Amino acid sequence: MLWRQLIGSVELRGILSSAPKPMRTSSRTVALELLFAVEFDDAYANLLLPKLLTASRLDERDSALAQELSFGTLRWQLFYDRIIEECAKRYADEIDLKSLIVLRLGAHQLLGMRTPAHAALDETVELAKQFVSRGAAGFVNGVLRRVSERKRDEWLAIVLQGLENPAEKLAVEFSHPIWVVKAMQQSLALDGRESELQDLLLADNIAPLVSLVALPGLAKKSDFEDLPIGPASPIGAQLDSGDPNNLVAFREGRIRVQDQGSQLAALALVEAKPIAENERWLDLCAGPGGKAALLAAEAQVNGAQFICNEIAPHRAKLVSQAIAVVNNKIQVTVEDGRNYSVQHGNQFDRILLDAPCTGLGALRRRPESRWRKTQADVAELSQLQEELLLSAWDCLLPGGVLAYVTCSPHLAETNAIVDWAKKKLIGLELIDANAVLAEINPNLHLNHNRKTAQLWPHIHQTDAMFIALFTKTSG
Ligand SMILES: C[S@@+](CC[C@H](N)C(=O)[O-])C[C@H]1O[C@@H](n2cnc3c(N)ncnc32)[C@H](O)[C@@H]1O
Repeated sequence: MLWRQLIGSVELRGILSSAPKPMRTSSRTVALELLFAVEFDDAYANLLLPKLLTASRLDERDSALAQELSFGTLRWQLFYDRIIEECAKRYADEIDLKSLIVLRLGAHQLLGMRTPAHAALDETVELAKQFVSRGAAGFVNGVLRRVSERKRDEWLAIVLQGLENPAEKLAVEFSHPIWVVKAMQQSLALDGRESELQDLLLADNIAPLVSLVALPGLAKKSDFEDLPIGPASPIGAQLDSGDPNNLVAFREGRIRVQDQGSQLAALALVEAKPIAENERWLDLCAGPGGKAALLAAEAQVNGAQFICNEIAPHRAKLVSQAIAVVNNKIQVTVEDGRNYSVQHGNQFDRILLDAPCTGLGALRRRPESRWRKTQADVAELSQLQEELLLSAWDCLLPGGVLAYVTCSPHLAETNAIVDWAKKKLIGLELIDANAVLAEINPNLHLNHNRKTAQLWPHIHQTDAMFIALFTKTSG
């Protein structure tokens, strides 16, 4: 199967051996290939799908359909599993995994898309026959027929019956792990936004528009000619539809695909205080280089020297590629950021620490990630975040600015790290990140009762980025 070649997969537990004659490549076969790869090979859906689509040669419409089929199925997995359990009269983990994946795909067509029931049933049963077994096809047919007997709302009422715990109800209704629902709730509460929990969970289940950034100093005014600027970043725009590859400026690297929360995070570091002559800037955890490209452009415009670092060699290469169009002389070091201050202590005026995190703020774009992360990851990552922050702090010159950024709103990765830093790091002062962001875009709805900034998909149409800005008052 195509995706195995594409991702150089290892032995696949015989997963596809039962396919007698390959089906014609269609949106559904591509979607199923992706779902199998995510489940059995830990593939990242957002990275593998473009490769599968290129290889499949589906046209634009069918490609969009393949994306909706696969990403929607992944996002709504928990909700569909509860419905499938009702119809199959057994728990999801008692169903053969390949059949379960095909059933989820069928349920999404029946309940999450406007696919006519007969097409959803026939095509999904055929997939089961081809990619699982004849026996599985009979089972899939029986279960999906039952699924098709009720509308989504009716199923929702049924699967919520008997659930007392409000967080569990939301977990099922909006298809998120319960611990993620609780983490989002706590973080929203800090901004007095508890009542927006459902809006946030729903936003996680809606595919974001393609967000673009115009690199300062490189992009021309005409590059965004037909696109309205914003909504969150003054150098961003969104594509309603279509492929950014159709834009010359994109092909030439002047505009890039980048979430606007990420743009704001990089801009906040640049705008936190006036730029002096010959500043030195560092991006400590730069891979794959999205924010590094923007910072490289800003450094170029402002006469600053810029260095990137990344621990993973293959991601360091991506950083080099991302910044090459801006300035191919920028140094990219490959070091453990936790030890960076040993060689580079007291050297930088501005540092971005875009820390490795759970990524719970980017669930819209990474549809499977909510099922992969665990609470144990949070504990491990927050330890790493503290260690990186300690090292970054030692790299910072007195008077310098450090942006601590996560693509997660989980309080253990955000405010708890800031509280730790306030106690631990000598000479640390918080710069009001919301005031800085308001200067960048006065129309952002920010919480000015706090000094750290939390962006939200349902409000800002960005990933849920967290931004804290520190300055060092003494050596
Ligand atoms: C959130 S990502 C950075 C995203 C990047 N700023 C961008 O906008 O494209 C975090 C990066 O930190 C890297 N990383 C993890 N542990 C690290 C360490 N100890 N030192 C340096 N980099 C590390 C990861 O490999 C990952 O590429």
